[in-house]
Amino acid sequence: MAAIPHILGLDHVAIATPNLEAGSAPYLALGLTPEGPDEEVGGQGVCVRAFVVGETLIELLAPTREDSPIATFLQKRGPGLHHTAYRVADLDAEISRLQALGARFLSNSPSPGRSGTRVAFLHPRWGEGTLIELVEHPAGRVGHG
Ligand SMILES: CC[C@@H](C(=O)O)C(=O)SCCNC(=O)CCNC(=O)[C@H](O)C(C)(C)COP(=O)(O)OP(=O)(O)OC[C@H]1O[C@@H](n2cnc3c(N)ncnc32)[C@H](O)[C@@H]1OP(=O)(O)O
Ligand SMILES: [Co+2]
Repeated sequence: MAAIPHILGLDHVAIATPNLEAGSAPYLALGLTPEGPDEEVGGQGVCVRAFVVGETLIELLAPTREDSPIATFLQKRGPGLHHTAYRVADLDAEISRLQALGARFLSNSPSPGRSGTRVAFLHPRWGEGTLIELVEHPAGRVGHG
């Protein structure tokens, strides 16, 4: 039996923006379509608009409160690339596996993400200058939508 790969695919690329309407302009001009209605993820203090690109998404993230990670990022760095997110089958198993390799997660337990997902973030210093997210979709859901 073939081994299950650790990473199933590139789930999304996230862009921080102060404003979803202004931030959408380049992606609409490229001809991309939002996957569904905007979604607020309260635990992260963000509102998300997701554009479909083949098997992955471009997620625009706008802060909904001043102490959200996106508000802090915008203050320090301005709008732009915020993180890349990789899809995994079993998030708890991946956290344990990577921690055993010395990986530095921002939290020991997953958080709720967009669309019923569970997510966990690796520190940007561990990511050699990029913030990396792991995403587990609800059981049985294979693609976006
Ligand atoms: C939509 C919901 C969900 C989904 O379903 O996909 C999401 O994606 S939510 C996305 C928003 N949530 C998060 O990002 C949660 C995790 N993030 C955090 O906890 C913080 O943002 C952070 C990563 C700990 C950074 O916070 P900060 O206050 O800037 O901490 P530090 O000052 O300690 O920063 C350390 C170091 O890292 C640099 N940095 C910060 N953010 C990024 C980034 N996005 N990409 C690359 N580098 C980043 C920061 O500038 C510091 O650099 P140095 O000063 O050079 O050490
Ligand atoms: Co994300």
